[in-house]
Amino acid sequence: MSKRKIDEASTSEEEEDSDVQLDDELQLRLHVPRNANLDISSLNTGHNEVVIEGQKSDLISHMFGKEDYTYLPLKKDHLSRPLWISPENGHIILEGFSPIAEQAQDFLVAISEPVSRPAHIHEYKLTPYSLYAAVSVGLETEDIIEVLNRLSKVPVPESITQFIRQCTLSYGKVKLVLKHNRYYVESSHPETLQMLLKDQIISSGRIVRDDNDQVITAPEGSSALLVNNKPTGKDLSIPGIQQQQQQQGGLEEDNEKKPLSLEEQAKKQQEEKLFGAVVQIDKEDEEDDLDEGEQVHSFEIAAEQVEKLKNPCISFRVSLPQMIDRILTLRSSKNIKKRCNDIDYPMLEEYDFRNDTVNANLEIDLKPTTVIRPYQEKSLSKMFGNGRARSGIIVLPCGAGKTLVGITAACTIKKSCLVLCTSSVSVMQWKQQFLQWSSIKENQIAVFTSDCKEKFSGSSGIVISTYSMVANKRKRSYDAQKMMEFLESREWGFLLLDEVHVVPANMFRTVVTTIAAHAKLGLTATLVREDEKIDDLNFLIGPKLYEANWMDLANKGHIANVQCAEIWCPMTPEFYKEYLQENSRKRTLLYVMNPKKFQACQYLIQYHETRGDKIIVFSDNVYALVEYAKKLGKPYIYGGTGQQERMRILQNFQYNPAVNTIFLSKVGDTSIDLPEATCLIQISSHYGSRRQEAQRLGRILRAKRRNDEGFNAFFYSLVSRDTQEMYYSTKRQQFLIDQGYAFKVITNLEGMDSDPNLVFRTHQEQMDLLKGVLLANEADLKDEEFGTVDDVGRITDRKVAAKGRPAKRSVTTSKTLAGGDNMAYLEYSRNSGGQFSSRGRGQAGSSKEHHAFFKKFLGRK
Ligand SMILES: Nc1ncnc2c1ncn2[C@@H]1O[C@H](COP(=O)(O)OP(=O)(O)OP(=O)(O)O)[C@@H](O)[C@H]1O
Repeated sequence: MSKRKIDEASTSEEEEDSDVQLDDELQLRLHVPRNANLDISSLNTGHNEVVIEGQKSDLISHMFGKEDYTYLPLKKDHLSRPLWISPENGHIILEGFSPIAEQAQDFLVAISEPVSRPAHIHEYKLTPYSLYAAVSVGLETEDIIEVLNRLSKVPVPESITQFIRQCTLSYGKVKLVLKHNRYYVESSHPETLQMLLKDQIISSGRIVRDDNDQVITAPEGSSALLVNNKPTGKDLSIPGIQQQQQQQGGLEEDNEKKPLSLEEQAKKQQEEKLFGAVVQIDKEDEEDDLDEGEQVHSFEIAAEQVEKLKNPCISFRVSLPQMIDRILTLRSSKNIKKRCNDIDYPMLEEYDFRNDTVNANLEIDLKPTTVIRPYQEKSLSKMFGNGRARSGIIVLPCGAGKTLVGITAACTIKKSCLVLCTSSVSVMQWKQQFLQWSSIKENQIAVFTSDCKEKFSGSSGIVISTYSMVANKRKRSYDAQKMMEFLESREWGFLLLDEVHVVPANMFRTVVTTIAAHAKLGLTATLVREDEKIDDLNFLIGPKLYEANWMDLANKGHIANVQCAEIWCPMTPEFYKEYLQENSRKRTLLYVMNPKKFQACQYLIQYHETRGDKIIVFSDNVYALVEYAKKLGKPYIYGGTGQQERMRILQNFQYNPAVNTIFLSKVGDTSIDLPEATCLIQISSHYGSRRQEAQRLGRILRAKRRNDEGFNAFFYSLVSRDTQEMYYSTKRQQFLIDQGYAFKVITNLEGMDSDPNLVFRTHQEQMDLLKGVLLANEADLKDEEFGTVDDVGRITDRKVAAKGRPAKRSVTTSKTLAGGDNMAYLEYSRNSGGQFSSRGRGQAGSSKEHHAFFKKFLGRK
């Protein structure tokens, strides 16, 4: 009988009897003298210790320390409930193997942040932002607590319910809505609006109209409210999608929605039944709710010119009186927004695009042949859940089709749309994808890059540009200036922001404050940054609306299954000796140029080429890139490779069966439209950047063969043993590990040593290589400086260096790596001290990461 069970026995609701008999096993485990007089009342009151009269007999609790949560009794039917919530820090542990895990996961993704989702046990955490996001997609405080309680094995701790209440009390209660071209502050809680109207700044921005719709000055402190009896609706459909379903008879044609076999149907029903039994969601009740609708109260604020964030003076066609009007308008709506933030009632922004009659409609729809996938639909339903467009961020894995999600959103809103991407290559890809998936006419879609400055014809259209073009503060060319005036002088129905995690916050701020857009959607695969800038995104764009699970999409064949491995290459004694003596830059080159790594790279290329794979080798260091590629006789592309040469190499890689491997520098990360590959090898990478690692993995996730029986894509990182590179490698992998990828550590590529074709086999060759490395000049030692700033990597490194916590690995062996025979490998395991945990988790227990509430709570404890 475990200690938890003891507590359960002693604290279950039915059995509040303190006269509990301890059986022999229990006596033994507690080391309690049989005749000892036990006071177990402490178990019921949340104390962790079993107190024995006159002495503290606590031979187990010390093992759990602060983590002894036995004061939370297990529910009787805990086996069918899949989660547990830590009262200390709001982390939620979910049994990934539970029959209702999928449904529970949907709920958890809506209310919390996924921390780690490997195969069997998932970890989430409740944060103020995640709860803000939950409220913004329409979840109510009590519903969140109720469903958590039903899913939880133990009663939801009081600290957590308090936290949820505190975070959701004011969030999401107030919306800023553009309706019929007027701005309204809207809420279904009249008392909240009354409270806001008592605020002088807010009430001074209010507009009150008479019966003839003429503005009369708002009386100071007035609390008269407009009552809008029309339900804001809980129209759960996405307009664009509904249309498409009608056109095509639903989404069933998608390969995931193949008719289910009888067995599968029965299983699904069983799961739904079980979920229903646990969560007790009564569908009929839900429908009742929908029909009933809710009463929405609102008051109008000054915004007749429908002008929010942009600088009213920039526009060149505005007359002086208009400009003054705009300035006043802007000031009041900005003031009100800011004021609401200041008093902890942040306004959610929603765009009632169907009632916007000022901005011209854009003729755009999805093509009848376009079928969006279920997870794409799900993510969009979070954006358009109530028939308006909510601003926020959608997180989908690389290669999962974020572009189509953005395009579908644009087709739903049907207003002018500005798309911002990270590079001019992406700009061209977006344009091509708009033309491929939607009915947009070519003359309605324009691009704005350094090479091309187009405007669309007519009153509405799409412009695709880069962040740097729009946020550029330096002097612009005449054409660029005119184009900026065009962008800034008009109102955009929709601002689509690609790769939002990459953009520095100040650039972002410039963009969102100079472009007037009603709805903003950020897209990303990796919402990871180790600076505070992720938090900025919440308020600059909106909350995270949806985050998909990588493993789920891989299991359903939407992205490829990937085998990840880290190959440990021993340094030769000569290289290692130099490594220990040299400065840090040269050290980097030494561990990248290690002859054993060279050989491993060659061996893997040979191995995968014979399997019919297409291989990309990544090296951030250009010196190494060129040396490797030349020595192994493979084509390579780096920043200095001309456009024609790039195209020639990429075309060959794609279509020529004789060219199966290419070497790429950092340019491959963002600035090249890469053809499909099935195997990726990294020989040098950007320090500890988790984002770069995930992005590179993304290159092979879209492999077309992904649905072939037993198909795997391969992702290798080659690291030189006992060097700093191992440390960075571990750090880089953390994001992917948290998505459920298992990195195998291969210490020995069997058969490699006996391969007579390997390069640098002789001592002399190795010494010549070393000589070359030692003679390399300063420029050769640097990674290629290219493309967007990778602040994730840089900041990671700083923090990592400061912390200096080494990763631990434990050894196991196995014969094959998913078809790769003759390889011996090790596997990572998390050690008990949590040393191999992510930064987030690693610090989870420290007060540093605690929300103010938890700090308070912990302090009290
Ligand atoms: N619903 C769909 N039906 C068919 N193909 C799709 C669908 N959604 C996406 N794809 C295809 O999947 C591939 C990946 O899409 P896309 O480039 O938009 O992914 P992404 O999420 O933007 O990836 P990355 O983050 O790497 O840029 C593309 O070839 C795209 O055409």
